[in-house]
Amino acid sequence: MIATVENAHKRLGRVQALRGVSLDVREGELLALLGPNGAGKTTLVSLLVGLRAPDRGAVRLDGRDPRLPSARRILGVTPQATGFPPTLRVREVVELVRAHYPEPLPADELLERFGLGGLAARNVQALSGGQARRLAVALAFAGRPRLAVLDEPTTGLDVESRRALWREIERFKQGGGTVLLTTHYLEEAEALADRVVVLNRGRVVSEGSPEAIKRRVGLKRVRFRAAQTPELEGVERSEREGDLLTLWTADADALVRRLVESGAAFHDLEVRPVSLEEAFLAVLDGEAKA
Ligand SMILES: Nc1ncnc2c1ncn2[C@@H]1O[C@H](COP(=O)(O)OP(=O)(O)OP(=O)(O)O)[C@@H](O)[C@H]1O
Repeated sequence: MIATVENAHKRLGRVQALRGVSLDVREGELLALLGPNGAGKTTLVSLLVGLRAPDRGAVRLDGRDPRLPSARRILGVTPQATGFPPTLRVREVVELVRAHYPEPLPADELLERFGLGGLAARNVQALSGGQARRLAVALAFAGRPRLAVLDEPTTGLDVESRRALWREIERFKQGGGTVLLTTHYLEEAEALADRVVVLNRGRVVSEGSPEAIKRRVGLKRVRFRAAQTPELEGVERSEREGDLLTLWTADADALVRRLVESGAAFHDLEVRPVSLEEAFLAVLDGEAKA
């Protein structure tokens, strides 16, 4: 286990941000931390990277207290809010971070990998939002860390930059690296994660591989076109967009039989498992009703 959190509680001002969270990060995996705004993801990350200590519970990084600078040496971190020293150029920021590590990646290689090759001499204040984000993510990899902690790495990136970053993350993993990432893009977690932990209101509410979470939610998506919405039993949730009707159900076979028996006119029928995003919404929906 490269990092562990055991029954962590953390209060921030008047907010109980974490209420007994336990989590393991296994060597070599990509673990995605998901949850709605305010769920406690950033707070949990701040415990793991030693920025804060839990009020109760234990946090270990490579078996040690992450508040020790020597324990943090295995880490590469992308901050969520990007604040670079304003007078520096891109290459200087990279050099500044590289200087903290015994065997950093060559600066040019790092810049190339993260699509910053042409921007090395640019003042950091003159970067676009997406370029600054790419630089922040690149810095997490500068020291060849064992564990890269990426808090919302692709927020604000265009599709191409996001895919390029996914490739770099995969490459890091293939080289034996471990990744903990938070994201609001469920599609990103589905593409990259070996394991997902869903937080809600300071607690872990679901945990497993994306496949396992989808299976556990146990819903299928049935979609077809119809002018009228037929009354059908066994529908958990439905949505209509023009004549396109989407139904979520635990038993798609039974639902389709009922649809045919109802005599309703429909076409373009499609049945498929839910996406991770749909499963995530179903988990949170279940929580809200509990
Ligand atoms: N410095 C602080 N003082 C008081 N409350 C805070 C502080 N930082 C965070 N909180 C509160 O703690 C809770 C958890 O916040 P946190 O930033 O961990 O959530 P998150 O899951 O990362 O959210 P987001 O997806 O919006 O980034 C929220 O209710 C937030 O308002």
